[in-house]
Amino acid sequence: MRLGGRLQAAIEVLDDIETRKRPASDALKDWGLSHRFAGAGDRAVIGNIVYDALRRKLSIAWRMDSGNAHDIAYGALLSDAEMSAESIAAELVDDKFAPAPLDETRLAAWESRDLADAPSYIRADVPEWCASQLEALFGDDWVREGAALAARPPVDLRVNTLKANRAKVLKELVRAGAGEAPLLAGAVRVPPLRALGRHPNVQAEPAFQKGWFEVQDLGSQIAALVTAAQPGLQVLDYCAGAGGKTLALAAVMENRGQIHAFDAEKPRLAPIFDRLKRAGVRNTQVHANPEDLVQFEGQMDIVLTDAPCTGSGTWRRRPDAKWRLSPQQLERREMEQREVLNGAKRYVKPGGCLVYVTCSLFASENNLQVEEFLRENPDYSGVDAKPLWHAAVPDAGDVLPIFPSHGMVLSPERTSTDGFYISVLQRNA
Ligand SMILES: C[S@@+](CC[C@H](N)C(=O)[O-])C[C@H]1O[C@@H](n2cnc3c(N)ncnc32)[C@H](O)[C@@H]1O
Repeated sequence: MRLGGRLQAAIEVLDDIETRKRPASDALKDWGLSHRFAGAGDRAVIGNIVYDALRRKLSIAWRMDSGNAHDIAYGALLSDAEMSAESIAAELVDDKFAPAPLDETRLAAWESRDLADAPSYIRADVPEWCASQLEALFGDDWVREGAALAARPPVDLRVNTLKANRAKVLKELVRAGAGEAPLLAGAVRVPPLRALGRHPNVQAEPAFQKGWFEVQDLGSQIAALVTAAQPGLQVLDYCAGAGGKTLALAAVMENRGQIHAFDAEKPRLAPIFDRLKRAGVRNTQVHANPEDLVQFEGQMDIVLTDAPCTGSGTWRRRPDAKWRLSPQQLERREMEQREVLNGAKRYVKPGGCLVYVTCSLFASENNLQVEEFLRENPDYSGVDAKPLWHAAVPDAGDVLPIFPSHGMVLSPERTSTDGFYISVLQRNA
């Protein structure tokens, strides 16, 4: 397919997402199924245009003075795809599958409008109702933080130290564009795509099949380190899901001590068994039944609660979720977070720690949630987050997360990670 056909496909997918309010991945998959002639390269470019357009939906629409799928898809080519109006026009000449060209008035708007004049939520590319949440966490920096959430993300890999080291993984993945990640001495990063490029499918690599690495954002890797899990400890991963953090904990614990991985939704645990096997993890028991946990009450050195959340910290990777999120969903997530914290606290031993993590950048899911927990649970105290950061990320140099009233906030802008909140609460001895 030439660029015209790919652009037309992206417009159709964007239309489908908008009209049926469905996830981008579903709409792209359906398009692929009904256009089987399209190759992997075509799908990658179509996906890039769709995701770029969704990440910057408001700012592109504002500059174009139009928010329809056709115009924001063109806007995506003009921004993240680094094309000029002339180069797009030249590529579309004689392409019978190309969409209608961009209207002159749209192009004139694009060229004359300055985003600096737009309202702040548009510059931040976030739903207007979310502005106050980001402002509560980031203060005056919130627009920059929002805008950074609208940029293309890298692909981060956690080297599985149970089986490999960074040099070994890099040797295998150098052709895929992998290099050393910032912040963590052991981590690997494939930088964000440029223009109409395509990310390698690192999970198809033999090194992945051998369990040498996992795809895991640097922020998530740091969250596992901030728990201060050590070989020999007893750890409960209370919201283990597919096991991303469980695997990271097992590696820092060098397969010694014991991890109990639990999730209230049994089907979510399904992928964990193969992942544990591939990674060579031997110190983890998986529990799908809450009654299994009774024996651990008051026994755990560390209880990790990687709580359900809006995922606002991962909007770079799932920009469609940004526009589907509603205040009602946020309220539901906050309720679930309270349930998780109150369910998990009973397993912490005196002197042990409850670690609360979200991949959200909303104050009400993060430090405000912790403030409420500490008010209601005087047997817990918040642990100062700064020393925890320095201990977990000793090579961070000047890079610092935000330290709100409790815990720490990682973000694309501050720490070049996804957005994460991590807070350690100690049960009084
Ligand atoms: C953010 S996800 C976990 C991701 C996982 N830790 C990882 O690193 O791959 C949150 C998980 O919390 C689980 N969950 C929600 N409510 C829960 C509860 N009350 N008790 C335990 N788990 C719960 C969800 O089923 C979901 O799998």
